[in-house]
Amino acid sequence: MASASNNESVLEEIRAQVKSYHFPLDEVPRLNCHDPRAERLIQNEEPVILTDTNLVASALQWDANYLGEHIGNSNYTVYFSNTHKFLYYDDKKISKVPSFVPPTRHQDLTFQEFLRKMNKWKNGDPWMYLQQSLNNTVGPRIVQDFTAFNWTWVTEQQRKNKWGPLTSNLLLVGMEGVITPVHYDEQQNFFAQIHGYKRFLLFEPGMFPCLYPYPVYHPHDRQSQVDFDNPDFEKFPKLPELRGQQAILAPGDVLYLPVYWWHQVESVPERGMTISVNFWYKSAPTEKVVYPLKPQQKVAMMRNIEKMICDVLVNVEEVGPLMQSMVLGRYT
Ligand SMILES: CCC[C@@H](CC(=O)O)C(=O)C(=O)O
Ligand SMILES: [Zn+2]
Repeated sequence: MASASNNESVLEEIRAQVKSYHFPLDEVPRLNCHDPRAERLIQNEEPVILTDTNLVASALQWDANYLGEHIGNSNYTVYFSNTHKFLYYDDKKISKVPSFVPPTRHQDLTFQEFLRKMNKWKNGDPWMYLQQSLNNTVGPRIVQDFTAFNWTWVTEQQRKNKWGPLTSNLLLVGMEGVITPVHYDEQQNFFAQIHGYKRFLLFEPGMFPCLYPYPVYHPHDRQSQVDFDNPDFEKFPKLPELRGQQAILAPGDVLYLPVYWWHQVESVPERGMTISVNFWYKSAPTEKVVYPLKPQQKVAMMRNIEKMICDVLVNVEEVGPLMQSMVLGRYT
């Protein structure tokens, strides 16, 4: 297990190596999970890098070969992209946008087939990203490692913060350099880094107006329309107001990624393949509405209003014009 100082020097190297963007980035606090400040950040639904959780200590020996040997021979969803970016899309919403062209394709492969493709990958081949919920088809050694996760700690967090049930643990195995572009999720997330290094860009829910998500009916619902590598300041005039935070995760680190927080995730280039497992929890129900509303509550409200209008109008082409006529000259 790398020493703390060794970890810190690698993290410093990576901070100097990673790409900078048009917006400023503060560092997400990195705290021992027993530090009361860490607890306070989680209660306030703010991101924090937690060290010493031992959440996935039993998996720190996972690498490509170990997983290839022990994970079993069931199928895993492997995404392919012609670029290093893997923009998520919802299959079930494609019917609403006939012109939609999926930016990635996916195939079911055994882990061993995935590894074979990885080992013979050459420039010009599609990039690959394995993303699959861990389930009971994994081999006995992986069951043993999974059972040995620090469930006591994470379940105590779930209880203290009144979260709902754990919905899934997604296994993520990415080539170095792959990027999941900026989006938000509707679940609480403890993101555990197991092998390799990942860099998160994080933006609070109140940055919604600067990140221009696709319409709720669109296959790219919850994803930003903004390409950080080629920002269109004409089309997205509030982009200059964007402010974010950065979190670089080393093996063993756990990032608390609060619900509705925007994030872009990169497998740090030239640092090898990455292995991560996330822990997605249903968020706590809103006990009682306290004013002023929190930004994430406003995002949830906007989503509900948009969904209702789409259901009533059916023809999604009418949604924009109707919402415009609601506000233009009356509220704006
Ligand atoms: C499909 C989920 C991917 C993950 C980001 C990443 O590790 O590439 C993420 O966005 C999350 O855990 O919420
Ligand atoms: Zn996400």
